[in-house]
Amino acid sequence: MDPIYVVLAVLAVFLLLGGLWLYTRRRRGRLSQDRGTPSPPDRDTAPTERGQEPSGTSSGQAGVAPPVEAPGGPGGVATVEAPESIPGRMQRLRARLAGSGGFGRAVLAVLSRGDLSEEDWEEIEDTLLTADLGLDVTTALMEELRTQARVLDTTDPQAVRAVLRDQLLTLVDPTLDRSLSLDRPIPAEGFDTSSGSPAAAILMVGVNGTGKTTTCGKLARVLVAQDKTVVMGAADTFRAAAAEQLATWGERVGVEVVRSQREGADPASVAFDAVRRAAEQGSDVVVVDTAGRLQNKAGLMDELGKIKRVMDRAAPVGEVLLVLDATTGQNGMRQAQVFSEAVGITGIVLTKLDGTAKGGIVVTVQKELGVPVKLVGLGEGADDLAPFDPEGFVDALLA
Ligand SMILES: Nc1nc2c(ncn2[C@@H]2O[C@H](COP(=O)(O)OP(=O)(O)OP(=O)(O)O)[C@@H](O)[C@H]2O)c(=O)[nH]1
Repeated sequence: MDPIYVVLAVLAVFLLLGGLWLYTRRRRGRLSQDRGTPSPPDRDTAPTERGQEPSGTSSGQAGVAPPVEAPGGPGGVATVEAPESIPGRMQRLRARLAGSGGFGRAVLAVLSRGDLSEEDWEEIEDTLLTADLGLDVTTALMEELRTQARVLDTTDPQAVRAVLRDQLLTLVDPTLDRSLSLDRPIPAEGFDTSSGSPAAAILMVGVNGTGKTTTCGKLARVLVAQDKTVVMGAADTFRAAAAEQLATWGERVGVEVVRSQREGADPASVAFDAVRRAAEQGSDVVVVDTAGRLQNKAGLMDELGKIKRVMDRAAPVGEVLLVLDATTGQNGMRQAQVFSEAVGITGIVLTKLDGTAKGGIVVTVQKELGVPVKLVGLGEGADDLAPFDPEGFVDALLA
């Protein structure tokens, strides 16, 4: 055979085999895509899509459950929890408050006996005093109840309940403005706004162990659920673990935490860094945690005063929230007075109401300090903080 025909035949066989090989490769690729196996281009685009998810520090959308980049932790991925909605949270808290045994129920039980003896009235008085209503409030309330009992048929449980509910609600005072001041403030003169306008500032104060750090975390979570962007400042530099605790909250909630790496750093400077960071980020709110203990009380008050003054240099601090442990009763009241004189508080956060039947502290603290209870803590859980709702509170006391 002519050698040219041999070469052509060999070439034809090669071409045929090559074509067959290409056909099988393409077919296999299509099949694997149909079965959902990611093809190489899919893998390339995945990180870009993840990068477009809201970052924990800036968007903080309610209901965002998928893992996002851990704020402040380059490369670290934290799972940001989705906070409970405000109505759901309040309903659950109300049920818990009712479950912890309000003093109203005990008073109601005695009042409903009808034809009350002096002993019955004493029992009511004791209950009110034990509930931390204080002597003045208790005396006034007793007088009012005795008057009402004379005109009412106290064996009618509904009528008695209505009278007591009315009295308690008046004491708790539903007319007080309990909203948090979260409007963007007017920058202070001299504050450089070229890199951003200051955020609404919340300063958390109170003695150690009352729940300040926990409340900062829970509050950030509430704000995130309201679509606010938040930065937290760990100005409790007295206790190293406090900054760590706040950083953990930050990761859970998807909020950046500004802290000093140096133990015993100047808390006022950490607070100002947090304020500046929030301005740079264009955040809505900056929440600053402070220490509750120093070598002496005067030192602590000086420090808190300085923190507030330094924060005011960016814009006036909108809220100074005093965190009070509801279980500490009258002792807590004395502490409250000292803080109030040092930093001028704008609202009270009453924590650990779940662990006490002494709800009367709400009335006493408002009366003594002249500022409303704005938030209540009813447990150690992340969603156990809610706006204080006077009607819900009184109903829970009587439930
Ligand atoms: N039962 C209950 N426990 C609470 C509540 N709020 C805070 N706690 C707990 O109280 C303890 C103290 O809370 P922290 O937030 O560390 O208190 P702190 O005021 O920051 O303390 P210092 O940093 O020492 O000043 C923690 O175990 C919290 O879980 C609440 O509403 N109910």
